[in-house]
Formats: sequence, structure tokens, C-alpha cells
Amino acid sequence: MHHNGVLSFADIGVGEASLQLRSVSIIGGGAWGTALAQTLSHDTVVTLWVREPEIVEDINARHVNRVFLPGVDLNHSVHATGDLASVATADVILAVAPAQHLRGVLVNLARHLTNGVPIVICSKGIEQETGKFMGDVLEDIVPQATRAVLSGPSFAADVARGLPSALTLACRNEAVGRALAAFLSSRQMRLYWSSDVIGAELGGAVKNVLAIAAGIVEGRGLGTSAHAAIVTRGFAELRRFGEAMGARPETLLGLSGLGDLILTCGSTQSRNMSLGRALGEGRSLSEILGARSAVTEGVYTAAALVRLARKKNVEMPIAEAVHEIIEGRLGVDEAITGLMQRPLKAED
Ligand SMILES: NC(=O)C1=CN([C@@H]2O[C@H](COP(=O)(O)OP(=O)(O)OC[C@H]3O[C@@H](n4cnc5c(N)ncnc54)[C@H](OP(=O)(O)O)[C@@H]3O)[C@@H](O)[C@H]2O)C=CC1
Ligand SMILES: O=C(CO)COP(=O)(O)O
Repeated sequence: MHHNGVLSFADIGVGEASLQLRSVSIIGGGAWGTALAQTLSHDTVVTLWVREPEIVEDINARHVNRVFLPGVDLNHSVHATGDLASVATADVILAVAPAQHLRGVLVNLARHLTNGVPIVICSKGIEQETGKFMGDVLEDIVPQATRAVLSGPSFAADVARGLPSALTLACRNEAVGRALAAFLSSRQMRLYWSSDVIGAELGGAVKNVLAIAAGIVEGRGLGTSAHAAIVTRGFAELRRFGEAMGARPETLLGLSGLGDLILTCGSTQSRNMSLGRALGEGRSLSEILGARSAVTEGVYTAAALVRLARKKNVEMPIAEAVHEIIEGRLGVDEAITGLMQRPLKAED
């Protein structure tokens, strides 16, 4: 929400310095980047960087993104471009490329950037090769950027249609976080600020892996009791891992943690949950992935998550089972039997 399109530190009463926020660039024209462009374009100038020229053309000429966000008429003020230099001068940049491609996109963007520009990570995942969260990937490539994270329960299709949503905006510098939350909030999308950057980004990455497990339970017809059990024990894994990584408990219990876990595990609108469901129904991973163009982040994050958890000595049996299934080393029924037959223990 804006005051004549300009929001400054002084506006929120934290001193002299002012951060002029008037324009937003969004890097990534998939479902989420396009949905964010749509919702933000009601209040501000938005430019969307899209890699594929035919999608740039679709958005600018026909005001739709038929490949990634079909059925949504985009505001005419959503402008797409394939030119990274022209989006680098915005006051805020939202990074929404899939996790495994974010580094490559940032490398190309970096040479056009001005010092200190806030870059808000909206992607959810862990980089396979390095085991790094997206904020650390950003730190590698653009150390001078002001790093922030936007995460929470939010299906692109819901946000693009203007349905209500609430998310977490995290930035270590609380004043900047507050300013960004105010600037990016709208009547439809309410942002809560936090200074717990790792907590905010960890929830989104981990829940994608756990949602595959919830989908498997659904697809195998194991019932609603099993669904509640897998989500609850999945949350125990998320919480243990989060604490080991230095996340704050209240963040893990908030929108970007428990909130997004509940959303993603509970709906086949989720790509991760629906992929799990198809696995549970007996379809193979290659068949499922071959039939979809949308990114299913949990598939690519599972291995990195399990590696990190082992390194930190955090027990994550559900994430481990998902990883083994994805690698083709474990069948769905064996995984379920394995989880049920683990030694009994105290609930933690
Ligand atoms: N969809 C949702 O509801 C939500 C998604 N997210 C997160 O947002 C991120 C993006 O997801 P989403 O927008 O849904 O993605 P989609 O599956 O809708 O689209 C795929 C995106 O990946 C891009 N892409 C594919 N290959 C490359 C590459 N080699 N280099 C750069 N970009 C590439 C595509 O760009 P191109 O057009 O050029 O092919 C397109 O923007 C993910 O991390 C996801 O977890 C977060 C919240 C909600
Ligand atoms: O992150 C999401 C909702 O918050 C989207 O989940 P999927 O990627 O599983 O569709």
C-alpha cells in the first residue's frame, strides 16, 4: 500500500534515510512471477522479465500468459521484456526463477545492478549442486544487494485472481523489511514482516518435499488419519531442521512454515502434492515429469535437503523416504512400511 507511490523510511518513522520505492521488476515469467506482477500492477509500475520471447509477446500483445498462467486476463499495465538490463534499474527486484536456475539468471543480471538494491527471493528450493538456500546463492553473486525473502501459503492462481492471501516478508534490516512489506502489500495480499531470513526461506523449500509425501498418502488411498499423521510428523521434521539451521520457532510456526505446509500438503492444486499423488497411484516419476511444463521444486530439492539434514544430524525420515523414492531406490509401499516400523519413540 503506497502513499502517492512513494514510501520512505521516514514514512514509517525510523529516521532520516529514505528508501524510494516506486517501481518493481520481477525476474521470471512463470506462474508465480506472473501472478505477482498481476497483483502488484494495481498499485505500482511493474516490469516482468521473461526468458521466452513468445511469452513476452503473449503478455504484451494479448495480456495473457497462456503457458504458465492460463485463464487469467492480465492488467494492461503488466509489461513484459526479455531485456535484463531494462529491469535492473527498478527500486525493488523480485527473483522468481526456479531454484535450480536462479544462480544463472542472477549472474546475467548482476552486471546491470546498482549497489544495495533490495532483491526479494520468491523462489522456493535448495540448490542441488551447492546445498545452498537461495539467499546464499544471491549473496554469492550479488553480495552488495539488500537481501529479502517473500514466502507463505500462496497458489499463483489464487493470487492472480485477487483472492485474499497473507505472506511473510523477511529482511535482516528490519526497517527495510517494514518498508518492503508496506510497499508490496495490497488489498488482496497482506504481508507480515520478519527479520528471520533463513527461517522464512527454509519453510518453503522443505514443505515442497513433504508435500510429495502427503500426495503419496492420498494417491495410495491411505485415508485422512494417515494424511494428518504425515503432515504433523512432517512438521516435526521441518521444525527440527529449522532449529538446527538457526531459524526462529515463531517463523516455523508462521505463514512461511506451518502455513505453507498446510496449504501445499492439503491441495492437489499444489504441483508437489499432485506429483506425490500420481506416484502413490503407481505412475513413474519420468512419466509424471514428462507430462508437465511447470516446475515441481520438491523433486530437485529433496537430495540437497537430505544431505544437509544428515550433515546437521537431524532426523528426517519422511524427507529421506521421498528422496529414496525419487531416486528410484525405494518403492512406495516399502517406504510406508519402513516409516510405520521405525522404533517407537517419544513424541518430539
Ligand atoms: N506457482 C506457485 O503457485 C508458486 C511458486 N513459487 C515458486 O516460484 C518459483 C517459480 O515457480 P513458477 O513461477 O510457479 O514456475 P512455472 O512452473 O510456472 O514456470 C517455470 C518457470 O521457469 C522458468 N525457467 C525454465 N527453465 C529456465 C532456465 N533454464 N532459466 C531460467 N528460467 C527458467 C520459466 O521461464 P521461461 O518462461 O523462460 O521458460 C518459467 O518462468 C519456484 O521456486 C516456485 O516454488 C512460490 C509460490 C507460489
Ligand atoms: O509454493 C506454493 C504455494 O505456497 C506452490 O506450491 P507448488 O509448487 O507445490 O504448486
